[in-house]
Amino acid sequence: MTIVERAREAARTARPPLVIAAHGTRDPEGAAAARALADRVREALPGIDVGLGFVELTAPGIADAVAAAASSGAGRVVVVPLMLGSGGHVRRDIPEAIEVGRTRVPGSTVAYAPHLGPDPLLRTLTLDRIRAVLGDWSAASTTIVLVGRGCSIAETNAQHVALARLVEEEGGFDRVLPAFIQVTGPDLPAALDQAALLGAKQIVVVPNFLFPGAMRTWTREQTAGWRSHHPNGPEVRVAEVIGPCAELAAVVAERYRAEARRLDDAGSTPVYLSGLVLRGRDVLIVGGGRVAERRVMALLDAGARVRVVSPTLTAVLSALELAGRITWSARAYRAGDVGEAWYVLALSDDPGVNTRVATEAETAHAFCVRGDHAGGGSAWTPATGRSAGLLVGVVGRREPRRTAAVRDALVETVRTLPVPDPLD
Ligand SMILES: C[C@@]1(CC(=O)O)c2cc3[nH]c(cc4nc(cc5[nH]c(cc(n2)[C@H]1CCC(=O)O)[C@@](C)(CC(=O)O)[C@@H]5CCC(=O)O)C(CC(=O)O)=C4CCC(=O)O)c(CCC(=O)O)c3CC(=O)O
Ligand SMILES: NC(=O)C1=CN([C@@H]2O[C@H](COP(=O)(O)OP(=O)(O)OC[C@H]3O[C@@H](n4cnc5c(N)ncnc54)[C@H](O)[C@@H]3O)[C@@H](O)[C@H]2O)C=CC1
Repeated sequence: MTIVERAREAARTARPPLVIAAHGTRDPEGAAAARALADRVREALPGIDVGLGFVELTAPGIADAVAAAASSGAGRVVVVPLMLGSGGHVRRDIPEAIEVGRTRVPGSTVAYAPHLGPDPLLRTLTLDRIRAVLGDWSAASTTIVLVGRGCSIAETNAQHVALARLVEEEGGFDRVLPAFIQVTGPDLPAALDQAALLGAKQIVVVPNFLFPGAMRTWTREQTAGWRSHHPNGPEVRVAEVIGPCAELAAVVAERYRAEARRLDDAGSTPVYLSGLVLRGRDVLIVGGGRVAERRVMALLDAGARVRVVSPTLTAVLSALELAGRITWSARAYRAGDVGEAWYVLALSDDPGVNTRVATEAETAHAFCVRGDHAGGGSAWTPATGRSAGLLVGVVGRREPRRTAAVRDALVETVRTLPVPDPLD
C-alpha cells in the first residue's frame, strides 16, 4: 500500500466527524452556551472532529457545517440535533439542510441521530434544576409548571405532556402542569391560573429549554406579569434552563456513538444470509437472560442441542431445562466452554465475558453472535417469522426494531400472496 492509499484507508476507517445541529438565537448568551456545549462534547469524544451548525439566526448554517465535515471526514458524517422535542426543525428543516450539505460532497453518507428529549438522563437533570430552587419547600407541597415551546405537531406536544407526568411521578410533586410558550395551549398564564385555582401555595416554573434565549426570556416575563396581577397569589419561583452542562454533553456523545457504530456496520459488515441445518448439532448460549430466552425457541425448532452456561436462568429457560429440552451449567462462562459447538451466542450482560466467548469461538471456527456488540461477533441473528410454510428472515443494518417491523410486514404479505402452501 502506498502512503497515499494508507492515508485514504485511515481516513475511511477513522471515526466520522460530528456536527451538532443547534437552533441559533439572537441572545449572545445563548450562542455562547451552544459553543460551550460543543467544547464539552469535544472533551467527551477525544480525537473526534466536532462542528456546530445552526437552523437559523446564528452562523454557520447546518448545510455548510455538514459539507465542511464531509470533505474533512472522508465523506462520513454524524449529525446530532441539539433539540429536546421532535418538532418541525427535527423532522423537516435539519434533514433538508443535511441533504443540501451532503450533495455538495458527492458520495458522502450522513447518519442523523434522534432528538434528545426521551433520554432519562435529561429528566434527572430537570429534577436537579427544580431541586436547586426548591430550598425549604417540600416536593409534596409544590406545584410545577413545566413550560415547553409548543408546536403545530400534536404528537410533539403530547411528548411534553407525557414528560410532565413522568416528572410528577419521579419527583413526588403535588402536581406537574404542562404549559406552552407558543402555538398551542395552555399558555403559561393559563397554567398558573389553573395551579392557583387548584389551591397551589408554592409554584416552580420550569422552562424546559436547552439554553438562554427568547424562550427563557418569555418564560420569565410572563411569570413576572402573572405575579404582578396576583399580588396575593401563590409564591412563584423560576428554575434555570438546562445549560451547557456535562450531562447534556454526555447525551450528545452517546447519540454520536450509536450513529457512528451504525455507519461502521452499514459500511463494513456485509453478511451472508444462510439457513443453518442445526438438527442434532451442539449450540452454546452464554447468558440465560431475556435475549437468550427470545432466541432459544428458534434454535430448538431447528432441532439444535442447546447448552446454556449462565449463573441464572429466566423462568422460561428454567422450564425448558426442567423439561429436558436444554441443558444448563449453572455457573459463569469458563474457557473451553465452546467445545464442539457449531454455533455460539454470547448473550451475557458482561461485555468482557462476551469478548472472551467470541474470541474462543473464532479460534474454534464456530460462528458467534455477540448480543452487546455486533461488530465483535461473526454472525447476526435475523428477525424471522413463519408464513405459508416458509421461514422468512430479515437482516438489517443494526436497527433491530426496524428490522423486526419489516419482518412483520413481510410475514403478512407472504400470507396473502397467491402462492398457497401445498400442505395447507
Ligand atoms: C446486529 C444484531 C446482532 C445479534 O444480536 O444477533 C443485533 C444487535 C443489537 N441489538 C441491540 C438491541 C436490541 N435488539 C432488539 C431486538 C432484536 N434484535 C435482533 C437482532 C439483532 N440485534 C442483530 C441484527 C440486527 C438487525 O438486523 O438490524 C432481532 C431482529 C432478532 C432477535 O433477536 O431474534 C430482535 C427483534 C425481535 C423481534 O422479533 O421483535 C431489541 C428490542 C428488545 O430487546 O426488546 C433491543 C433493545 C434496544 C432497542 O429496542 O433498540 C443491541 C444493543 C445492545 C445494548 O444496548 O447493549 C445490539 C448490539 C449492537 O448493535 O452492536
Ligand atoms: N442483540 C440484541 O438483540 C439485544 C442485546 N442486548 C444486549 O445483550 C445483553 C444481555 O441482555 P439481556 O438478556 O436483556 O440481559 P439479562 O440481564 O436478562 O441477562 C444476562 C444474563 O447473563 C448472565 N451472565 C452474567 N455473567 C455471566 C457470565 N460470566 N457467564 C455466563 N453468563 C453470565 C446472567 O446470569 C443473565 O442470565 C445486554 O447486556 C445487552 O448489551 C440487549 C437487548 C437486545
